[in-house]
Amino acid sequence: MMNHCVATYRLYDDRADFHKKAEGIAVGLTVGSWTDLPEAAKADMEKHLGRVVSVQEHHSDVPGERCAEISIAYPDINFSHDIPALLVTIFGKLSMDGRIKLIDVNWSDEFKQAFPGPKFGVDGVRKLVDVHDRPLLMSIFKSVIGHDLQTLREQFYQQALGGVNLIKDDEILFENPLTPIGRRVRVCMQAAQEAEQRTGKKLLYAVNLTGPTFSLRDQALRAIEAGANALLFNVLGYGYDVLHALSQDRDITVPIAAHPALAGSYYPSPHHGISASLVLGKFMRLAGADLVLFPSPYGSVTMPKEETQAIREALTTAAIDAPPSFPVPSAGIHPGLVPLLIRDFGTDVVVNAGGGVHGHPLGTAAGGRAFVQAIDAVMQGSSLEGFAADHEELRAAIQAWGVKQ
Ligand SMILES: CSCCC(=O)C(=O)COP(=O)(O)O
Repeated sequence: MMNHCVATYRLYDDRADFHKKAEGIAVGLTVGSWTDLPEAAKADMEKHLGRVVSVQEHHSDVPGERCAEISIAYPDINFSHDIPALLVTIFGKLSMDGRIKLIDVNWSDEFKQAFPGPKFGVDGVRKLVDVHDRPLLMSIFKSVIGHDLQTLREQFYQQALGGVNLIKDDEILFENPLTPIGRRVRVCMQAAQEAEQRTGKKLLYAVNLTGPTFSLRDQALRAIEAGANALLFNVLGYGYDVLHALSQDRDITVPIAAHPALAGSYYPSPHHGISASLVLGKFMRLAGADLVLFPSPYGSVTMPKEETQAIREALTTAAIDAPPSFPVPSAGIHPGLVPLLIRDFGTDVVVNAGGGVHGHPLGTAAGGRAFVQAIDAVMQGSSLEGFAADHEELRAAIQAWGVKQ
């Protein structure tokens, strides 16, 4: 029995016969000129030939526009078992050939064997912070460029005092002389210990792994040696294969949070690119991201709710044989959005905020506390407004940003 990976595309064309088009893709992306070969060569090529699995014509929202969803099976023997080879096979040249979007991929068990997925995932991250029954809270460093270590240490300490479970670097903080990664980790982890004595909460610090690809592993190991207990990684700047290499490295013993920077160059068009659920869901989990950030439906940078739900499903579904990755719907999140976040993403979610913590009228630590109180309120079945009556920080946050229904 041959193994295949099946790719599903949405294809737009005003006149074309979609069945013929699908045949053309199945042959064109595998054996090419299969039909013109002599009989003996045809038989040799048979096992490499792509097959059309289905063609379903759909109604398009745009008047006069025709579209179809087509699925093609690609034999595993055609490509090595890595994400670059899979992507180039199923959507290499094809991505440039007219109005076509890659919307789903189902890989074979054989292909999947090379991808154990996240080392920690939801359960592993929960164990590290010792929080098992409620959403986690992450805050983001803000205004970090041009500041020195002492300033960052103080910002870290204030975030930690707010009671967050994770703190992540801003994704635009690269290796720099003022706050080099090793020294940054040391001072921040020292601040984490001091804060833990006051809050009693364990804390992960996801430090940004940056620089040339071939120095990332060394940088990660140095950061871990300095005390880093998590990493942040701009996956799409480097490629999924780099995340895969880092996440499967036995010496990289900490969770990796995947930042979505650049994802908007892939998913938003209905006619081109790759769906959000693949870009920020399936491929991130396959490559081993323990936490994945993506826009929420209601903050500052937004994404349609169905797409955020498709990402959540891809990150967590039991249908994929890998530990689930933590969904982290982000951007413009404030305490007044916590009820919606928990309603739509459940409790296996990380509530993540930068401006919503540091911009709190009573300061950064109060900003963290307002989020903790908002999560407490939802977990106890209270309205935010009711809970805020005797929680000053939440009250101030609601006065500043309101509560979204
Ligand atoms: C588009 S999801 C990435 C969110 C992010 O990295 C970030 O810094 C959000 O900060 P905010 O102040 O909007 O909470």
